[in-house]
Amino acid sequence: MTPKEQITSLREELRHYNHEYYVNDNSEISDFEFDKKLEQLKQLEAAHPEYFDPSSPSVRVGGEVTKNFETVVHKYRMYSLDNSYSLQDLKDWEKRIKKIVDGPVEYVCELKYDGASISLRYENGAFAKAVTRGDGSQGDEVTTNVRTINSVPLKLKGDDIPKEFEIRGEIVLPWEGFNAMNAAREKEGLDLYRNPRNTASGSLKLQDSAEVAKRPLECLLYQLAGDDLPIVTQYEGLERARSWGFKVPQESVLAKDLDEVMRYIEKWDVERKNLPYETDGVVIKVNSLRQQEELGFTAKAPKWAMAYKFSTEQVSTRLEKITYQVGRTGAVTPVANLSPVEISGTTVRRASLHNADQIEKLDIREGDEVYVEKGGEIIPKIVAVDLSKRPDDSQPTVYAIHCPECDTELIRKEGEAQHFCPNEMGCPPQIKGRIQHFISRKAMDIDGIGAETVDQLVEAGLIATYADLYELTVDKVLPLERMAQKSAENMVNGIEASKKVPFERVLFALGIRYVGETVAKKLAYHYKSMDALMKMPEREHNSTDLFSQATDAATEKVEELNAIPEIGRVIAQSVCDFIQDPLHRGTVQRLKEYGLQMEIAAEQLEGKTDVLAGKSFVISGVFERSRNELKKMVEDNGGKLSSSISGKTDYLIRGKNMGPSKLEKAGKLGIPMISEEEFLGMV
Ligand SMILES: NC(=O)c1ccc[n+]([C@@H]2O[C@H](COP(=O)([O-])OP(=O)(O)OC[C@H]3O[C@@H](n4cnc5c(N)ncnc54)[C@H](O)[C@@H]3O)[C@@H](O)[C@H]2O)c1
Ligand SMILES: [Zn+2]
Repeated sequence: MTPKEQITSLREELRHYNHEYYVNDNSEISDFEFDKKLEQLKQLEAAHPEYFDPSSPSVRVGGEVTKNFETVVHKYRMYSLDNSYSLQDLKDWEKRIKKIVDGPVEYVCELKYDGASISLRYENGAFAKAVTRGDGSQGDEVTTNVRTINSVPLKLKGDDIPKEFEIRGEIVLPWEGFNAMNAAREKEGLDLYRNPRNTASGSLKLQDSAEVAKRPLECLLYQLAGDDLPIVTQYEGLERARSWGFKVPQESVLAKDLDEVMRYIEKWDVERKNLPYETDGVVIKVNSLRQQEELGFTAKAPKWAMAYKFSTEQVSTRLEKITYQVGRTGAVTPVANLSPVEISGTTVRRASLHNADQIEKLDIREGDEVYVEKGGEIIPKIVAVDLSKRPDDSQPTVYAIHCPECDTELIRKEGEAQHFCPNEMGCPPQIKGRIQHFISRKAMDIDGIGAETVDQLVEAGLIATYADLYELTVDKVLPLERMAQKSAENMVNGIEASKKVPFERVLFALGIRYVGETVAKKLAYHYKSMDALMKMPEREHNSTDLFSQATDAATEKVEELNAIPEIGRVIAQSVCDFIQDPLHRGTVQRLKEYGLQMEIAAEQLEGKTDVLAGKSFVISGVFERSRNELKKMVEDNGGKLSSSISGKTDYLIRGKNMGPSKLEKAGKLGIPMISEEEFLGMV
């Protein structure tokens, strides 16, 4: 490859990873590899300035705006940070600074929080807007979601508050909350979230702010931006922001020279392990705002700030064997079984290899000495192979051809990274997974059965599909190990009670690929009954060929589904595949005979749902609609109304001319305030 081709290909590759990372909250490669490639690109570009491109990932902030939210242009640009890895890098930076500014330079050292960048706008002391970093010049407006985060003050306190200003920070998901979310997912048999950063960033982009409110997010602030700020240094800025009620972490310090900066870095490289949230480094900023102004910005980052990245601990060990795991959807994940090794205080025996491409890219083979890293991810990963230690008789890895669970030949659809086991009905993890999904809280919510019981029931041959659950009796399950009379009764009662679960959740419980809660609800309300959904279009046929008649009908059904707002082609195809499959049709028929809800109930059609179940609302102020109308909507959708604000209030629906005492109380208690429109969005 010529240098030009290399540069072009690296730019393309990095743009792709950026898109995955910032828009889809997904990391296809480790940060370590990403940074290595970026560095490689920078070096090539430095050696070949003739190929300079102002849109190269080396000079631009990596994110983008999405179409799901309103796009907002930042009044003050949001930048990324340049990286340093050693004292020498910092000294070089200081040299560049001293060429531009006179006099002594003081620094503020802050921790670098690893989450999603956010800008909060305040007007007249009240929270007005929250916007993501996006591409740096414009971002996504996520106000409603951010409002649900308790540490975001809705009203500021204290004096000297500028009339209008912005404050920058990071939305993070502390470890404790992250682990709790994953524990809950594990119970429901769902895939685990990979790391707190991606989960925090993904949470901001949820369409349902009530869902965001359930997530234990925090907002840590570190930078004021505005035209007339009452401060002359960064450090003052932190103190002021704290006094106004923002959550500004206490760990920041002033350093009068780089030696002090290094001491701060060394201290936190060790102590960061005790912090409640993740940090991936330290940010060093020139303290004086006047000096900051003199220094200015590059296209990508301020010249007055520098990130110092902690190195992630890497150890080398032997890869004993590659095995394969099959998930509930049939997706196959290769797993590296390692010679046990200590990383950051835990013994690591296994690492994820993601997919066949990953193995091929790194040319990972059994018997290799590999470098393992445990960064922000819960599952450690292999970042490189030590080729110098590769045994002479080493053989390239041949990816599994058959399912390790049921021996069916694996398939890989075009454009997909993952292999799949197509034996949906006969592959044990898929059987168990589908049943676990069926009984999970958001689906049929069957009390009295846990993941282990499902395993037991399947292994004992008592059930093979979720429809079989409805044939279970106390007598049948009692012989199972550790099954007491009481728990057997609970189980059977729970199954019986699930027959009342509304149609949209039954539809979700069926486990049709790509049909999540929201899509299930859309389909349920659109078709109103399972029969209508399953009905294949009838048409007049010239052809007597039954096969082509069937494919014609399927094509038409996909069109029909695709025409429903927000139902894309992939979903439409998947639904059509499901309802055409005789096996699935049979199962659905059985469920219907057992008495499950297969149509929208009359009261649901009158606008009654349970989307607000468990939520308590206070309505205050003047609205477009009458208050009674709003109240009825809360109740019709399963919410509770209360006349006064308390710690138990989940939302305050805020109208015009609302009384100041209620406002203050809600602000103090950190109760999310939503507008009439935002409320309508929830129902
Ligand atoms: N694995 C992948 O596919 C992939 C893809 C793209 C980016 N990345 C990773 O993302 C990083 C690049 O992301 P980036 O452009 O967001 O830059 P960055 O994370 O290196 O640093 C800039 C950001 O740091 C944050 N920050 C945290 N604490 C701060 C503080 N006290 N003061 C100021 N800012 C603070 C801000 O949000 C700021 O935007 C790299 O480490 C890269 O490895 C990975
Ligand atoms: Zn299988």
